[in-house]
Amino acid sequence: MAHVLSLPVIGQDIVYLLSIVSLGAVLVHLVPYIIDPRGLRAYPGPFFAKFTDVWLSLTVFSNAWSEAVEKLHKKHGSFVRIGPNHVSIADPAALPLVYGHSSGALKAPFYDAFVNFKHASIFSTRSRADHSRKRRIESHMFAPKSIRALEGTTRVHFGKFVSQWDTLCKCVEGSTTDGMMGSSKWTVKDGRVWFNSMIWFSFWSFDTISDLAFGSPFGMIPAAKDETWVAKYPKGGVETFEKSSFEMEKIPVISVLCARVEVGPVFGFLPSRWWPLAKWHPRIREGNGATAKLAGLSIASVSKRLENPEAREDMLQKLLEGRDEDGSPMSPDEVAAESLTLIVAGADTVANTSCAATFYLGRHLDAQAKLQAELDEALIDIDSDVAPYEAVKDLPYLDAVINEVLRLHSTVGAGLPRIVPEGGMNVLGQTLKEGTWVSVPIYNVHRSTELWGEDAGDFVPERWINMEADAKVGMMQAFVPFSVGPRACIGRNLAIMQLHIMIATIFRRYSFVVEGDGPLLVQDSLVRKPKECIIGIKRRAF
Ligand code: HEM
Repeated sequence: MAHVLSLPVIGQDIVYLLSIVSLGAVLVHLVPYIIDPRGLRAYPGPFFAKFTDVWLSLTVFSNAWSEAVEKLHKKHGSFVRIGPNHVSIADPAALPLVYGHSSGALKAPFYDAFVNFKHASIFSTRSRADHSRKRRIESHMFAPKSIRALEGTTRVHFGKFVSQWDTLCKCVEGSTTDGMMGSSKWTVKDGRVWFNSMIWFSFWSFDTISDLAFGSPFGMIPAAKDETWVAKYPKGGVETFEKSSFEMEKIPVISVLCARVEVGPVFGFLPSRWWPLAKWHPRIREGNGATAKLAGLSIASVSKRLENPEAREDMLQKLLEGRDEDGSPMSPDEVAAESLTLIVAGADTVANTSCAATFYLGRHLDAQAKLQAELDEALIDIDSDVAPYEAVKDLPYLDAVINEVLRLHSTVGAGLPRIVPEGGMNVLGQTLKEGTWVSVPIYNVHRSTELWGEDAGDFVPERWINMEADAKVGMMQAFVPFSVGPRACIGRNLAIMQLHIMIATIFRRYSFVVEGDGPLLVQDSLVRKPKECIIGIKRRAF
């Protein structure tokens, strides 16, 4: 104390100020904990999570979201407090209660962090009425019949994809043992060509979805490069799509999207008073900068498409033709928001799942051989480099492989936060009060040993074939890669078609092995994105 008193007056002021700020910060977190307005004190969880959402935000920032929550549930059981006002429930019986049509729980303010335009998108809107309106306009784009009509367009990109991989396979015959194809580094070893498959699945899925949504692909497969032209996002939102009103720039769209996807959930949980501090971190700054770049991507793609009067009936056309109940069309800003969502939600998820499939099948050569035997038989009379969907859509082992990859990898593995509605909610005997955030972590539910057995953490496609009828009911209820209820994935039919064609095509054509024996390292955020997956491939004789 004597030391403080001896400070110059200005120094004392700073000490007092810091003491008051520290006291204030402690009280802001301590008082709600003591008052406990929602009765959450009894739930176990990490110490800091009881006082502040910074704990969850930092967990997400350190790329450990799904796995960290899984560890907590293993330690504490089904109910864990992962924020001062957030309860995670690792029990499949909670899924319909939290996400189902009659749940009444809406998306939590977490989703505000994913709004890129003045308008929220079908994914980020929290309003029930706004969501129903958008879903009504967009649902026919994704109906099974509409999706089947898109197969012809998607086949072009599968064709370009295998043509590039065929070229890579020919490197084995040359005298050079390493090189680059665009930005993809390859090496030759043990009669195979080795490269990172993740970037190739991204090139393919971005080209496909941009072609489906905007009538022209970004052109990443032929260039083997993560690069496309975007508009510089105009301050104040999008009023028009006239190309002449925008300045254009070239960006690595996959990396930009990755940076954005990484910071979105961090801000989704971080209390706003921490935002100015968080923005000093280089990764956060990069992710924030990505928001405007992605918005520019959507604007550029829409304006390019609108310049083409001959364009075929694509998804964008359906968005432009969509009308409210009073007959009004979507504004340019809203169309831009929806088109960007199609790209963000539709490209990365399918690419990540395809990459995970090559990882697991490249590791489990017995499963790969079974799949190849099934594909050889089913495609024996097909004279095409790309498997037709009709020929592969009902193959039992292929279905089992796809389900097992979706289960084990859990492309979206996080607990998607919802808010308990007015009147509260009773979940498995626990009463949660109105306003509490609640989530059911998909990754946990997909790996529960009670449901899936002791080998829940292993890749076993046979579990989908040898299922007992009783066990099947429970397993299907706990299998939710696309979530459930009114906010479940609208693109599921497209994703399933893409995955069937991709996995059938490449596993018929090539033999795969995966480098090393470590696990698949992922950026474990809202989407679980493999960081890289080095594979060695060679052409099969068939
Ligand atoms: C393997 C691939 C995919 C997986 C695992 C997946 C998973 C999911 C999940 C779990 C949700 C719920 C998100 C939440 O509640 O926060 C979701 C929503 C959504 N997905 Fe997918 N998805 C995939 C592919 C696609 C594709 C191909 C598209 C479209 C081109 C798409 C478009 C959307 C949209 C627009 C939403 C928001 C729906 C709404 O709120 O009404 N997804 N997806």
